[in-house]
Amino acid sequence: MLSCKSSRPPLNCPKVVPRPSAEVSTTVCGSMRQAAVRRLSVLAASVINSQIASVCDSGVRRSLQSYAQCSSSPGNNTHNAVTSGSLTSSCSAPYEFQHLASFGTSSLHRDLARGSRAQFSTQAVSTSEKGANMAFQAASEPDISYLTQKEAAAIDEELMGPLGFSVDQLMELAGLSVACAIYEVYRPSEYRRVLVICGPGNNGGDGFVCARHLHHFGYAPTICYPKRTDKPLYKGLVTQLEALHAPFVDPESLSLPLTDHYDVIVDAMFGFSFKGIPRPPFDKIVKMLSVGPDTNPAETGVPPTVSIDIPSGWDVEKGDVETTGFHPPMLVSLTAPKLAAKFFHGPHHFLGGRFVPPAIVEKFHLRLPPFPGTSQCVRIGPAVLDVAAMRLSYEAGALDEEDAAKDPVEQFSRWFNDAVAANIHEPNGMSLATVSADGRPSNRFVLLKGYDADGFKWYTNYGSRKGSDLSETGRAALAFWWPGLERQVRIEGDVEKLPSEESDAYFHSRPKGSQIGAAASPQSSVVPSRSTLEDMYKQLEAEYQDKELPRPETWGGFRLRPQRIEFWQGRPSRLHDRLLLTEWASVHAIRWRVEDRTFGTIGLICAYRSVPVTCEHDGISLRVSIDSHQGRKHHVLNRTPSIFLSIVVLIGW
Ligand SMILES: NC(=O)C1=CN([C@@H]2O[C@H](COP(=O)(O)OP(=O)(O)OC[C@H]3O[C@@H](n4cnc5c(N)ncnc54)[C@H](OP(=O)(O)O)[C@@H]3O)[C@@H](O)[C@H]2O)[C@@H](O)CC1
Ligand SMILES: [K+]
Repeated sequence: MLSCKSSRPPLNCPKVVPRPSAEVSTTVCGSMRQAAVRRLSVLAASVINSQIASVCDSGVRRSLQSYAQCSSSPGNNTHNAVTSGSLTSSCSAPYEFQHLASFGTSSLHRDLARGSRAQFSTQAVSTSEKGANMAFQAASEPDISYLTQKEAAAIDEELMGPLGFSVDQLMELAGLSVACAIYEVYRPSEYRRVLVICGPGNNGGDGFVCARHLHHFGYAPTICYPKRTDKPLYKGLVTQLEALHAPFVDPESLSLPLTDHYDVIVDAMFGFSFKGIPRPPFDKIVKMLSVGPDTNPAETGVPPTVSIDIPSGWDVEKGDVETTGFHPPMLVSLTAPKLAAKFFHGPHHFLGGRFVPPAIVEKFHLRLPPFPGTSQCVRIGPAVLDVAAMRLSYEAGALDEEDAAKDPVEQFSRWFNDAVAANIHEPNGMSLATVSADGRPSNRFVLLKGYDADGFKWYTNYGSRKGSDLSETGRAALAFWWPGLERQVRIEGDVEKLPSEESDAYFHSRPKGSQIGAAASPQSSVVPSRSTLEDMYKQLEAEYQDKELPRPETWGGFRLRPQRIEFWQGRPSRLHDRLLLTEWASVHAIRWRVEDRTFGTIGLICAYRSVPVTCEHDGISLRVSIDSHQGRKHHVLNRTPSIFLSIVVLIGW
């Protein structure tokens, strides 16, 4: 029996949909797989931590931990190197274990592999949840310092005094970081209506700035500002929000259930200057919001609340000493967490305010986690790993056969350019799946280095595992994942080595350091130590200081000539768009045809279950008409008889 007991359920409990019987076998496999995946992820976290600890100094360790924690892009090489290395080391059979040293070209990978070897025996016996969870906590909790109320005020003065910052400048960055953190947890697709409650001080100012950015991120903010001030900075912030048509509401108009009008609340009432107990009208508001972090908004009528810097009403150093009972699920600490944050046990704790200069860090002995990339916020405190609850609604676009290019390479080119324009991290990162002659598949990320009508190219060490797989079988599959665009491209085909002139040309276009690295690195073989590699590097560097380094014969390019290309665009409710193009040879030329233009299987089942579907077939093609919320859509599927039959069976189910 399904129930609606999640901590953040939709406002109206959805109708219980019976699980399709056709999914039974998948579900059984799924639960086994989930259990395995759960073990894999906790073990991986444990190994990441210990491996990193064993090979890196503390600075690198912190960066890597934070990077592994914060990065979700499959194209992110460091993340993948660390994660994939750990997964294999902790969970695979000894056969896999022997191949640990083959993870990558960099020496760091080798060191990690060596670390995992030492780790393996320990891991093999410590698979209990407890041990794994402890390991995960250790990996997640950065070494961080907390501020007293006095220190927080002193930093404020220092920043806006000798260090030359203005209050509006800091407030802008602080408010932006809060909006960014909210976007990480509560996406506008589900949490669009935001109530921002602003107090009389700078914490309230952060709330206004946050509300403005939330508007531009796709939310609909409403402001409650009970105690106005005439200061020009605040008047300007109010005017800016009025110009965006953000409604302002009186505190008296707020009543339970707040969930009728709002999906998330931002508490910007008081920050680090708060003292005593909240005075009217804030006392009633704090009382109204006083629910625990794990309560169900549908039951309490209180949407999840995000507190800026400190949960309002809490003592800045001692936490909820007045027992307000206000325990929000999310806190965004600014500059550095205040002592009260030690008493915050909600699932989402972030640090924002990416403006702290080294002078402040030194003077106040701050220990802060690094912000990843260009991010304005960083998660601190252990992340909540409810993997089963991790899902996004895909709403970035649609893929219509009519709009797609007839030539798949042209279509790939369009999407690749979109990925570049969308600033996707390493848009040319692609997973390369190979299989050995005895049928063992393996997968890793590499960089696409060119594509045209003849195929997709990359370069590697011919002696690596992928290199030998490709030489043995001549087949591979590529997959690109562009998260911001919610798009995936899968390409399958035959693989051949590039002509040596082409590999030469690319090799010599690389930076000299990379050339030497390729020549010095005997990939997929165990090296005695890092210094062996470094010595080899130095030797080659000296030898070829003034002359061209010849391309090693063991290094070069591959080209995959595509036979099947599938373009996948995520859509809401898992009714994804897929366009599969397969190659067929006519008398005159290789041509491409649309093989399939349909939803994913589950999507088709859902479509069948929830909306009218009609089918007509003539033995060659199947015309499926589906009423979706965007109108009636027709899909023509050209199939081989067996697949065609299974689709008819599926529709008839
Ligand atoms: N680097 C930084 O440091 C940065 C800090 N920033 C932000 O500034 C925040 C600190 O701002 P802040 O100093 O203006 O004080 P804040 O906490 O907003 O409230 C003070 C107001 O609350 C009131 N009040 C107090 N007690 C009360 C009670 N019991 N009951 C009712 N009211 C009470 C008091 O009113 P009064 O007593 O004057 O009537 C006063 O007006 C900080 O937390 C962070 O968010 C960022 O913007 C930029 C970078
Ligand atoms: K607050």
